[in-house]
Amino acid sequence: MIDWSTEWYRTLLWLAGAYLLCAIGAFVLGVVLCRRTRFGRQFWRLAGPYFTPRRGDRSSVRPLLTVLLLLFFTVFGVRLSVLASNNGNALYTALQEKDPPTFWRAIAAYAVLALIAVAQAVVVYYVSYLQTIRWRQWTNRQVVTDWLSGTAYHRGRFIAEPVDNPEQRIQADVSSFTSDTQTLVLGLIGAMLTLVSFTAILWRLSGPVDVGGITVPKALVIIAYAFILVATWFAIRIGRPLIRLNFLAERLNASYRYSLTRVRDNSEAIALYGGEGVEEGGLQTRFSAVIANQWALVWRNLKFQGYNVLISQVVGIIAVLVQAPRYFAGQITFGDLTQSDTAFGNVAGSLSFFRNAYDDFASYRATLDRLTGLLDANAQARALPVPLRSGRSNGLEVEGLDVFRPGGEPLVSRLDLSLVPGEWLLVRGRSGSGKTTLLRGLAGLWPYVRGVVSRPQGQVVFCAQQPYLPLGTLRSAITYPAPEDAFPDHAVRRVLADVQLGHLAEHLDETKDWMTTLSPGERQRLAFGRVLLLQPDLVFFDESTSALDEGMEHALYALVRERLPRTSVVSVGHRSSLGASHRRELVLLGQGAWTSGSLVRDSAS
Ligand SMILES: Nc1ncnc2c1ncn2[C@@H]1O[C@H](COP(=O)(O)OP(=O)(O)OP(=O)(O)O)[C@@H](O)[C@H]1O
Repeated sequence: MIDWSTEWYRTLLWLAGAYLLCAIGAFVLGVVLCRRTRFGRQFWRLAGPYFTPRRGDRSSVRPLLTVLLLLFFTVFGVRLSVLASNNGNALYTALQEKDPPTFWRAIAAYAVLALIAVAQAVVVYYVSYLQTIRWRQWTNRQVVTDWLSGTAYHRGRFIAEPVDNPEQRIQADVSSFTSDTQTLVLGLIGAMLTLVSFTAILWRLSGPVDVGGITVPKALVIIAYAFILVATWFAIRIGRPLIRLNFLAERLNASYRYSLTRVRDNSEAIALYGGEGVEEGGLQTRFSAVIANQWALVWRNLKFQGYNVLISQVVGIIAVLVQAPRYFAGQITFGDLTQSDTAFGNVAGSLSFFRNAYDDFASYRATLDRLTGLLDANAQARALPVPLRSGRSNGLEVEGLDVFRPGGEPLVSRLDLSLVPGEWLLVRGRSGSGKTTLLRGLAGLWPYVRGVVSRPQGQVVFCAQQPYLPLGTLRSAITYPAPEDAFPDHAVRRVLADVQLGHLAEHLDETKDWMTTLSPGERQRLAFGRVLLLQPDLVFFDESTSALDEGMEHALYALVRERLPRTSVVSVGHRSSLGASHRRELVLLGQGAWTSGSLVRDSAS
């Protein structure tokens, strides 16, 4: 029977000792792993700044304190199960000895321990989710910011080995990184502590057993470890292919999901071509790969789970089998017998943690690889060449600019150009001569460039042929990339009317997929409205009036010239009517050659 008058004190001492040991052990092991192993360094790269307290920022201590709190609950949980196991021993021994007072005391202790265990489970659940959610928020912010900075999200496609599915890495991997780290680390500490505590109990309960004429001392402990180690070895062999299959499942599902998204995003074009047959074929091929892998998973899991069930059946009886002769010989009590069973189960459970952790750890390392791979790709994308910038410029200055195709063939060679504020340039050339690529180079998006480009300090706006409209209200679409409340309501309405979209004024605060709702011509007019609102110092129009008639094109350009007299404009377009709106032209002749000249006579006409 547990003597509760002294047990609480012993428990406190045990908690203090075990907690200190675990905290110091985890710290030392953590430092060694973070320095010496690849996965440790990857972990620290992702999580280090979150867990390192910063001077003068009291809230930065919170993550570390929460980890220490969770560690305490883990240690506390192990102590609770040890106490429950000892109390169970007393309870069954009291039953055997028909000792009601001891039995009822054990029942009372059971009730108190159960209540504490429930409270502990609820608090641990809350604190661990609190930590996981906060950590996920922080990591998500870091990864998204890194992906967006220096236009890595776009230029990433030009690096030697572009990463696949960045959206999955950000959405799914960040989440599993934070939750798996917690499960693995606390699980490992809990399993080790359980192993030590319950091995001590097994040690106390076990005695010598004769096996084929040989006396095995402390037989239960030796049999427990031998059995579980052999069982674990087989389980690893049977379960190993699951790691690769699970990894493949994620990749194949992501690819299938992406192909479905493509159909949705391009629904109109597919419907107009009547391309459903081809699309369905493609979707079925991808889906078949998902199913083939799923069957492979089912067959492998069938073996793995069948084996696990077999092992747990054996674990459920082995301790009783080994201890029964000693119980019948009166060497141990009934309580000792049942406690042997639960202690054996605990030792087996904590050892099986290492077996499961082996699989979990493999997918955890894959998560670390995917996340740090994304950060590396972002860094490589940012390191790709951009045109050099020289000093300040009021208009646009270009010196010795070379623009190439990815294969190295020149599109524009040694381009020198100077536009003063308010000057307009039209870029012409046959299709594929490099007009759009030149604009990309000037914007710093195209990495195959050399030379010097100076742009104004103020805002520069690029208007593409198919203007991008963000998800949200029509107001946010017209003010993009400025926030939707950046301009007074009357200014937004006036601009809408100016670009002949006055009929949309009443829908300004409606949230819709405006990208698919508006016609291409309306989107192009909206883009002109944006320019009028943002009043940039320099605008690039890349075939921005291709969906409009010549009258509308002329009116929009005239509006820009009238409202923004200090804004420099570079337009790309094929239409001869564009010459009337511009004073200078640059003609790309192919293979790097170009000429430039004046269009003043055209504009006078
Ligand atoms: N991401 C890319 N990867 C490889 N080649 C590219 C890429 N983008 C453009 N190119 C190539 O660069 C060349 C120039 O393309 P660009 O779009 O600049 O031509 P353009 O003069 O604007 O043509 P158009 O008048 O038809 O719009 C083309 O041969 C094109 O195939």
